[in-house]
Amino acid sequence: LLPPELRFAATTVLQRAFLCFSSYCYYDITETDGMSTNELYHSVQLYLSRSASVAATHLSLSRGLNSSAFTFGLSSHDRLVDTFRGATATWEHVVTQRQAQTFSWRPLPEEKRSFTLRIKKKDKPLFVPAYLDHIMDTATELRRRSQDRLLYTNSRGSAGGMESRGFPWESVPFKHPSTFETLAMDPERKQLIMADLRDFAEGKAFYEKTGRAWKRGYLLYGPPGTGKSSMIAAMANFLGYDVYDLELTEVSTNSELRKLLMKTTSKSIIVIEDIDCSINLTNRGPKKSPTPLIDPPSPEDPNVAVAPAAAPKTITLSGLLNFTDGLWSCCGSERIFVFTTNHVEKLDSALLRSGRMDMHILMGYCSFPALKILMKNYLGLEDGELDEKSDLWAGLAAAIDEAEITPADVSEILIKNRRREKPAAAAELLEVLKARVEKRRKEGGKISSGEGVEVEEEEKRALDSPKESGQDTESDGGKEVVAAAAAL
Ligand SMILES: Nc1ncnc2c1ncn2[C@@H]1O[C@H](COP(=O)(O)OP(=O)(O)OP(=O)(O)O)[C@@H](O)[C@H]1O
Repeated sequence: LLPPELRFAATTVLQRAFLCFSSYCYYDITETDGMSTNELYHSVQLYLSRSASVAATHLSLSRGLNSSAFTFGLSSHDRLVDTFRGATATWEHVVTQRQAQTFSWRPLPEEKRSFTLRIKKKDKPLFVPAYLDHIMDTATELRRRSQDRLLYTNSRGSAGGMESRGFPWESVPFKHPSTFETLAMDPERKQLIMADLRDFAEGKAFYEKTGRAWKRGYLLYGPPGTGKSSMIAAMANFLGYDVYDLELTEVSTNSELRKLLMKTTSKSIIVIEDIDCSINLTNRGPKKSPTPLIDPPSPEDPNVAVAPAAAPKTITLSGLLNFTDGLWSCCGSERIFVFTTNHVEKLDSALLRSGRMDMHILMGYCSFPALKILMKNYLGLEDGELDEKSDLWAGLAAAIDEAEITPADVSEILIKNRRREKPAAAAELLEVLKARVEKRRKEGGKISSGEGVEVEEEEKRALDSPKESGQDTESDGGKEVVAAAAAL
């Protein structure tokens, strides 16, 4: 019977009176904030979807573009109780019909959605803003986890050429299936690497406290086909990071390199594969390098007439070191740099010193524990399935080290035999290993890979011990590699 204005005024007065005497306070988080979207609303929605899936009976479901995960949402007037630092927060999802006469420049959804947070007045200092920060952080993490990750690459001249489009990287969904479980490597070494990655990802407070940039460098070295790329994919899948595959030969200047770095996101792995082949990286010192210490003028600089085609390749080792280590390397956080090489002995010690490449990981020939993982991957052979006292098993264990075969070659043999009975497939592998051992003995240490790649015994020794192979004995990096490999 009351006119709407009076009804509104009466409700407001009653609500205020109620709030004055209530021991609770309420926060409304609406979907839109004036004309713009309220990011907090979407973060709360995602945050609550974690517990909504088990607690509520009537749920809305959604799946975003590029996402492989479903998100649960609360239906109208559904409530959910959450706890934060021992205190209780009650959430209610409120959906009301928007009044027809509401005017807006852009079409608004017919429903008006909001979350109402109810907390005890005494808990207010505890919740605001810490609880809201916690919600935002959790939602960001959930969003990242549910979103399919991306593999970025810089194509020819992208840092300059694509600049007009504002983004120097091109991306595709990252779908590499390699994980630490499928990676053929000694389990203890794998555990070490996983623990290191976990420490890094959870180390925000540590890096802040110690004043270190939140980044870490890994050098993967070893012959071709030993799983360096597979390791990078396993790292990315383990941490849920995007991968930036940096093609160094496509970058002309140090400033281009910096631009590329600035356009990478946090929580990413920046990879430079085959770093020894990418560029001459021993041109750091003044004697060796006639390269100017400053970048040449940029072709985009209107004051300098430089033909872009004539721009020399002037990316230097110091440019690369600044990229990983200098001030610019800190323009994002939580980033991992991975360099790979088949020839660690060719790298400048400056690149290897600790702090730049924190962990040196030797990806070596297939060991017996690694072989067991490959047999599980390709033949489905579980531990204890083959008699460990059998000649077959003992033969594999004895031959694998001397055969010096890469996991890639073992994989090929197992793929070819995967439809056979497991003992028959293992016996076939043993035959191949024995033949390789025989051949190696005859050839006096030459190791032939299945794809016709030949790795000299000398070269192999160089990977294990750079000093022995006549590498610059002053190279601290070389010693570190040996020490790190021994530690692993
Ligand atoms: N350690 C490993 N664990 C599991 N699979 C492996 C391993 N090493 C090699 N492979 C298999 O061999 C193939 C080639 O491996 P990968 O590309 O990772 O080697 P790489 O060391 O990066 O080689 P390159 O130096 O030539 O780039 C992969 O498809 C993978 O299936």
